[in-house]
Amino acid sequence: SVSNTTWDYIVVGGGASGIPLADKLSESGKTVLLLERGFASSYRWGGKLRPQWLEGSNLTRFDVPALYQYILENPADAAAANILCSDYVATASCVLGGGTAINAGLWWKPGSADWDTIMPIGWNSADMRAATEEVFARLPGTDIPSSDGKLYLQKGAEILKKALTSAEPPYEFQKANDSPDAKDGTVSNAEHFFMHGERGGVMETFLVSASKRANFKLQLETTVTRVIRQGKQITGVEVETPEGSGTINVTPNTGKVILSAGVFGTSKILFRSGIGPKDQLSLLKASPDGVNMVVEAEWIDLAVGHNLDDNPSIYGIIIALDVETYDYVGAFNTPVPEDAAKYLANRSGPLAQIEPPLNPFWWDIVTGTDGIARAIQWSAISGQLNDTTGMVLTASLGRGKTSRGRLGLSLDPSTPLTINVTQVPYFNDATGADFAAVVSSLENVLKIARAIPNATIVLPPEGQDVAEYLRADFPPSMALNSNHWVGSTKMRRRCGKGVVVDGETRVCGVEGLHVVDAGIVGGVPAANPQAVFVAVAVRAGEKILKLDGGHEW
Ligand SMILES: Cc1cc2nc3c(=O)[nH]c(=O)nc-3n(C[C@H](O)[C@H](O)[C@H](O)COP(=O)(O)OP(=O)(O)OC[C@H]3O[C@@H](n4cnc5c(N)ncnc54)[C@H](O)[C@@H]3O)c2cc1C
Repeated sequence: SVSNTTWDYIVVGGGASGIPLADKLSESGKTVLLLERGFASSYRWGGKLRPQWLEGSNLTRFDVPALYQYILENPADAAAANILCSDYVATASCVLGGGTAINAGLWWKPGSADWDTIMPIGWNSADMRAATEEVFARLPGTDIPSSDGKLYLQKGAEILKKALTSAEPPYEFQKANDSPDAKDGTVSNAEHFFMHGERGGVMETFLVSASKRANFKLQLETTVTRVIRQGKQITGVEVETPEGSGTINVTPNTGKVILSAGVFGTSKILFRSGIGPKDQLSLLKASPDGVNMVVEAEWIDLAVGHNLDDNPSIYGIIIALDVETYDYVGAFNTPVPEDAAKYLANRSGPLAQIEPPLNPFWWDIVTGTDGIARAIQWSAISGQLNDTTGMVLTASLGRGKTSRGRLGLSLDPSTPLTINVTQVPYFNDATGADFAAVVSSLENVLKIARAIPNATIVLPPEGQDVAEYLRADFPPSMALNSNHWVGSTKMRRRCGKGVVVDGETRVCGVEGLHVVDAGIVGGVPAANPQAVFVAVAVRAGEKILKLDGGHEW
């Protein structure tokens, strides 16, 4: 054992879900160990990675919103620095904070229809109200990230907002988090979880409160390889640390392990623990990693990896237009001196914002021939376009989409154990209504874009049918992914065919094992999803404590 202490709760993964969950569990006074495979990201937690110009400040590359884009533009660099998880085909962060350490910070309050569409009984809007309000009271977010109260580089956004609000029928301008249910024919500025001009998020709120409790411990650079069980009873986790490998145990009989390692990380741990579909477990058994697996008689056959969902993002409309440009990628190492000074002095200016100005956001609902209402989120970035300037308008199909995919192990035996997307969850629904919804919304927005004065439509090509254009230029593939993976550990009120966890987040057929992360959310919401995961984690924490008789909520 690498630790003689036993724990009431071991939470695996310090990301969007694991941090608020660990905080909630630790409120009870029970002992909570949060294990995170990565290193400290934010300066507050001991993070060190930063470009020269941040030396001497209390900031790392993760804390400055504008530096987010650099990671995406230089994925090889980010992987080499062990920021991105090297063992998934998808982009995900393997440092403290998980996705929240590196993402765009978009922070949308979920609407009732989100809960009622994508979550099972027991997790619908009425059930989720208190948790959602608690999360937004602690982490309200902002639509003006810069501390001086100004938005920067908004020329394109203003032109587009004007076009949308004067279209026929007009989109209504709203602050989206003031009316989370109104995501149909509405336009908003981006809402972020940023705080006081820095990244903020769950690391600056829930992790701070958890860390003040003596019964809570955060342990970094500790990878959980598998859960250990005697038959169906979980006894602890097997870990790898820089000092070596070993086990950490839960309190005998009553202690629990909760997997919050994200869609890819949790599935990998489950597979390695002999929990998953037989085809995947057999593949694993045949791989070099298989020597450590439990014997086949102890495998637990669950549909881990099925029901995978994510938004297909279509960078479908490109407009040449006179807008400002800003070199956010160059700003990583050599920011504009006045902007760096402004940011360092009082966290204001363009470096408090993310990447090319990302505004506005707007939503359409399209009801398909199958009678299902599908939400399409649009966003726009402005900046340099080859030899001119302009805007890229992106459509992202969300709540209501019915296409689903699957994740599984990489079939290539020569590579390390990699979690792959074996079927992408895009445009494979039987009726074709997912695709038709995007076509319809794109036709509508294209009409609006065409009416913008002094704008030239670069894409779609003049005269080409929109459906043909989308089919040819955006075929279903990983290139459409939005990094919003959900659904791979399907939750239903009761265990049964296709179900991985029950409505109390317990892994079916196992004692003392839960999953609480994006994997238990059944589909993508109308907007970027992370606030859903944080609220689900808070609610899950309450449910787990209640099961253990610790608290009545
Ligand atoms: C580039 C990018 C941009 C995004 N932008 C946005 C956005 O603006 N708004 C939004 O709503 N969503 C955004 N997302 C999505 C959002 O960040 C994720 O959906 C969310 O973080 C998922 O939450 P999670 O708790 O399931 O997993 P994660 O946040 O990924 O957390 C999982 C944690 O578990 C750790 N872990 C994994 N395996 C192990 C193991 N074996 N042992 C120990 N620890 C382990 C990981 O290191 C990680 O810290 C973005 C994602 C990416 C990648």
